[in-house]
Amino acid sequence: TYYRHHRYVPHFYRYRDHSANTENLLPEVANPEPVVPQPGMPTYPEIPEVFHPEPEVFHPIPEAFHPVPGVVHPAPEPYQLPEVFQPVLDASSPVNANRVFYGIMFDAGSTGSRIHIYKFIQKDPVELPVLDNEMYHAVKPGLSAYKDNPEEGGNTIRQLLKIAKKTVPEEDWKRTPVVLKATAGLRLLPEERANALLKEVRGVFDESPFFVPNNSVSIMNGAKEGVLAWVTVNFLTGHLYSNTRRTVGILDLGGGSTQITFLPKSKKTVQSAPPTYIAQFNLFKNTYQVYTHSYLGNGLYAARLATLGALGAEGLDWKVFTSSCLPKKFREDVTFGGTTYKVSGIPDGYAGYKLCYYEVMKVIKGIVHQPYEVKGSSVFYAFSYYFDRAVESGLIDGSRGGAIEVRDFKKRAKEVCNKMTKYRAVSPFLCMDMTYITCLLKEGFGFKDTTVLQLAKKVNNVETSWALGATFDYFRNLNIH
Ligand SMILES: Nc1ccn([C@@H]2O[C@H](COP(=O)(O)OP(=O)(O)O)[C@@H](O)[C@H]2O)c(=O)n1
Repeated sequence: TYYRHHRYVPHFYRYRDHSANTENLLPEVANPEPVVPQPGMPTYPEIPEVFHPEPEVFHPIPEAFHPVPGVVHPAPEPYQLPEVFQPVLDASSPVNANRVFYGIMFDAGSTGSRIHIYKFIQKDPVELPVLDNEMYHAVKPGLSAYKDNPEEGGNTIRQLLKIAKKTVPEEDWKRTPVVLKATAGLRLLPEERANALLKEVRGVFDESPFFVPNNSVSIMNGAKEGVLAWVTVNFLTGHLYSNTRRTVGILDLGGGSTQITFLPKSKKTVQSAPPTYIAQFNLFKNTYQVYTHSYLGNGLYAARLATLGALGAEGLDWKVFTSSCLPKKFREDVTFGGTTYKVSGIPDGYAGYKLCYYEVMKVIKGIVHQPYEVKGSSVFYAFSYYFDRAVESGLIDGSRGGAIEVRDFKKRAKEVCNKMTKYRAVSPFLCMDMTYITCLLKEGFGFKDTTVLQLAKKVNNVETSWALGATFDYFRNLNIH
């Protein structure tokens, strides 16, 4: 059970100082798509134009910026949030005096389904709403594990919706939108299987008392997944409110896919990127042009299978897939996306970091594009399996997260692989996973050994996930293209 509950003390000011915009406010778009009203569509507090910060001038990317390879870059700031961001438990919440509205976002991931229930407060009709808190709960496995039994899959969503009924007051149910977005798990399924699952979920939503918008159940495309996670992290870290245009990049390692998104400082990054890797969107009166890509099949679980040569090997249930990344005497059945595979170490062969690196390299080399700029000094927030494996291998503390360098992953991967028996109890896959992460960061994206990664499961008590960005997208329409 993962319950997250926190409260921000809202801090209001009528005339917004551009540089002091440090609250968790619902971002605004410069040119929202006209909303086509649906019959019975609830209305949300109107956000008057006049109280938005002055639009920032979109500075063209400076031509002269060329990160110097080999320079030791200063460690990033610890990202202490300004005081108004600090969650404070407030028993005498002034909620009753305010207009409160909720948004329910389901993340149907390849390894689990999660519900995020966000509560926003509209203190005053002329103020921007504030994100008050998030309720979060997760179940395993993900929807794709029910590809042969969609009804059961629908039941997992029905169970999660019960939490929403307990969290959102009954009088708000009818105007609270419920949205589900599926990621790599469903992208990897044959279309008709994925559609059967989506249809089932839609049925569950329709029988619920919540507001079901058009297209409320869908598979999200990878580019959007990356952009929305970038929005979440930069919103929670306060970067969307500063006028410096300084932002942080994000690295998300899911079970089925992996995303990299950052705001390029160098024109060369944009020019040398495949055109589909550049996304433009409006947010909070700014236009952002980010580098983003989602690699389907390069999530951690899919990469395990690819390393073993088992990805997509349905019908080969007699076959045992082996790898030198696994302990020699290890043998087990593993299930991903509803398919079970027999895997084992190489009993009379070799195991260890070097051989393992060679194996995982095949899953990365020639697949992952190296953005020009990652050799520079950008700060990247890394979460999902980057975070989980850093905790499991002892690189960081699970309750606090922390900043590490790319070479720390490499050093620990070597240690884990060369002492497999010691780490076996943590996970027999730890060597493979750590080696894959090292290889993805270094050989895939091209990060330097000294690049600093800020590992975080939550930022300011809110899950680092695309789900918050997707909720903003729903309320405000980011207009990504
Ligand atoms: N809100 C969330 C969502 C995912 N995750 C983690 O993200 C990882 C896998 O993400 P996923 O199952 O959504 O994978 P994809 O479908 O994106 O490939 C797991 O380690 C989850 O625990 C998280 O920590 N918090």
